[in-house]
Amino acid sequence: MSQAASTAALLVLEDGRAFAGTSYGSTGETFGEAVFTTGMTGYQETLTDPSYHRQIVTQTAPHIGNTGVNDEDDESHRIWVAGYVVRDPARVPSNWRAKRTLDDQLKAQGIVGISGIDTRALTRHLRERGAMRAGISTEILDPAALLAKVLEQPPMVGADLASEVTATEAYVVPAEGERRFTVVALDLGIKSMTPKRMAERGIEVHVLPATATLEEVLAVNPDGIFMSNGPGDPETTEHPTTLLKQLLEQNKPYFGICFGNQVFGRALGLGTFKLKYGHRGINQPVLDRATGKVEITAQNHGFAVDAPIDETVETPYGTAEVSHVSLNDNVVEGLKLTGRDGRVLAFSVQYHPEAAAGPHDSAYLFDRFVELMEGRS
Ligand SMILES: NC(=O)CC[C@H](N)C(=O)O
Repeated sequence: MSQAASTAALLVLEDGRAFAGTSYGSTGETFGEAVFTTGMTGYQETLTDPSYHRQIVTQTAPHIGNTGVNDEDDESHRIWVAGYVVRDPARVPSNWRAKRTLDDQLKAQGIVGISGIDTRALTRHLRERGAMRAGISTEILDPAALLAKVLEQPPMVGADLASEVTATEAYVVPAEGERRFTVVALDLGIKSMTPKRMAERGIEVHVLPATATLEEVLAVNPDGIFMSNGPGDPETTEHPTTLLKQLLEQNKPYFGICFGNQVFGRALGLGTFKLKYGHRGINQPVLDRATGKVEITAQNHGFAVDAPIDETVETPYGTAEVSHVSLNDNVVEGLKLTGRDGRVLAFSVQYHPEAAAGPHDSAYLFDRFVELMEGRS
């Protein structure tokens, strides 16, 4: 593999902090919210997770690209990150499944990145100052000039992005083996592992665009409703929230992941807020408050539900409570709704039971969804 001549690149944060490095992936310029993820593995899944749309992602793991890119692990049909920051890209990838290098994949999809910068210093800066707007350029190498452009970019707060990543046409992921249940999954930025984990349990998954109407959802005659992960500020999710309220009113069992947890919170009348620098990685500890068990989870969120941890909340659909909390910072990591008939009707988690790469401690939640539908069919 020939070593291309290195091109200079510059990363500038909205508070003026600048890092000079080397171009990685495409040349050009890009803007987004600078965030960091601590996953030591799974970069291919990270890059193709639609929840990272409009974010410049820094990998804290220093060596990225070691296993190249394969044809199996993408979480969607393209790379979504707005930009990519890596300390030391692999020069020679090695894996039996690898089809191409990560550098080539980034180039093929026009993703602008930067390498050779001190990602520890960048991460510590983001932890202290919070996630913020940023830009990467191989064209503007003057920090003040690039900063001026960064300051013109829209912030993540108030960003309504689900419509930019959702499927435009409905599609069906068939159940593996015998079909036991039919679920409507509202695609707010769904990752391909999610319908797969449901299909493995005998669920036929009808993935519908984020704009699907109540009539379109009910036309599928679903046993349960699912809402996915996705990018942007949960306060902008007017349509999914209204839709979920209508479905809860009809006693439809519900399971939500990440953005789907935030939409659920909003449907229950709770607020959401932006975390300082979010949770992104694959070793985040979460307490299941019902069992006292600790799960190691994969996470990727910048916002959280604002709910009283030790109190229940009365809602028009029943009684809601916080089911899971983060052991790092007490952030709400799960919600549960007991319906008016005294049985669980709906639940959601802020983290990723479908995680790949990542720990599988919380895969039981898909079984819990099956049990919920069994109990109500
Ligand atoms: N992965 C997700 O669904 C993220 C949800 C939301 N965009 C957040 O950052 O909190």
